[in-house]
Amino acid sequence: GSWWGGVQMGPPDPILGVSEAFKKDSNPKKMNLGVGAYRDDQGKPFVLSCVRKAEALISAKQMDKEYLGITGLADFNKSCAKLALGADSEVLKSGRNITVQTISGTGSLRIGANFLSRFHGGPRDVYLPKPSWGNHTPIFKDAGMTLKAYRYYDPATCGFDHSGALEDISKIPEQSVIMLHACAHNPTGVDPRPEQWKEISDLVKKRNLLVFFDMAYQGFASGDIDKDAWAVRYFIEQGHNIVLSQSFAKNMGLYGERVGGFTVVCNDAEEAKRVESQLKILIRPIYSNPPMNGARIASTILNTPELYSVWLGEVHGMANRIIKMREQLEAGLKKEGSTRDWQHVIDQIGMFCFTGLKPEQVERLTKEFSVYMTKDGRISMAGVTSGNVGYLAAGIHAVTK
Ligand SMILES: Cc1ncc(COP(=O)(O)O)c(CN[C@](O)(C(=O)O)[C@@H](O)C(=O)O)c1O
Repeated sequence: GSWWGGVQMGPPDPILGVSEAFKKDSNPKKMNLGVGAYRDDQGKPFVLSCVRKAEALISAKQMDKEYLGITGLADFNKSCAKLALGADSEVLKSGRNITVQTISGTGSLRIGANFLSRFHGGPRDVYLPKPSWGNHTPIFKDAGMTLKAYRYYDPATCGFDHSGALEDISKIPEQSVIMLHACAHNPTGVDPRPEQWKEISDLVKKRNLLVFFDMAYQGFASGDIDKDAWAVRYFIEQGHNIVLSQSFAKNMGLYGERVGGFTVVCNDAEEAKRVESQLKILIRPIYSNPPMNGARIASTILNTPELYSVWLGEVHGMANRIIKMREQLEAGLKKEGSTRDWQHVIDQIGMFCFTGLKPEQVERLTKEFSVYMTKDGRISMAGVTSGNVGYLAAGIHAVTK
């Protein structure tokens, strides 16, 4: 028989599979609110002008195509860490972080998961918020870690379950790993307020937990780079030696260029050197060294003052368009005569709105209105435009009245 007769047909990815179904739908009014990829108000993918300008600068240099080092483009790594930690970061000044270029955020999370699996001396349990980004689970599971959860989202309020989170975190065994979304929580769009972050930090310190921050949306949530990194910087100031994954997929629109970084905050520069040496040993047999193109684009933007300020304006603009769509969707639902409370559509932040729709309502919205979204009721607000927000409001009202 065949080598692979035993290979079963697996299910489509819960998020990426939505786009596949969307493409097959012939309804001209169809809407893809599945994958978290930004679209402009004409519903078109958006390449930032600072990216195009950086590409022109790079191609003019006629650089070679030699291998990067295992840890990637050094200038990118430095500016990636500086963007997250802040220019005046004590960690950067003392050189006690190690930051390596990764294959976007997913690659960063996976390198991080493999590093924890190999070197973390504590329990193998990684506590994810409930719910979390779907891909977190297989990333850590395939790296040999076990997944646990702490309460995070409150379906009753469509908001943050602060007391539930604190209660669960207070029971997490010491030295376990806790995953925190730095901003724009996926899939709920619900972020702790600063004073709630402070309580979480105190409790995490008391429980002596290892913090894994996932920051895939810096600047894309509020439109402000520093505001979106506030929790990461606060935890570090409070003495947490965190590990951090970053992605430039959304905030620079570098989705397919796969640009990301993985940072370990160590006790001192000597420890950072030891960690770096083991990260290189871990990465070398996986993909040896990362692709240069996307990292050169991101590094050029971050290190060329006029491109950096263009970028700040463009990421602010993307965040603003999403915020406007939230307001128009909530207003549209009111106009449709919905008597439900849709305040959470406005209160939530970042790429996603956790609508609160039940799976059967999601099913109807897809069948009757060709609106595609994930079964958990998450919609990517980036797929909403001033041209289709009214249609979306009518559809949501029809399935929720
Ligand atoms: C919290 C979080 N962390 C990491 C990533 C990884 O992103 P990348 O590897 O492209 O840098 C995503 C992207 N999640 C999605 O936006 C989403 O949830 O739709 C989408 O890109 C995905 O791959 O699922 C994310 O939402």
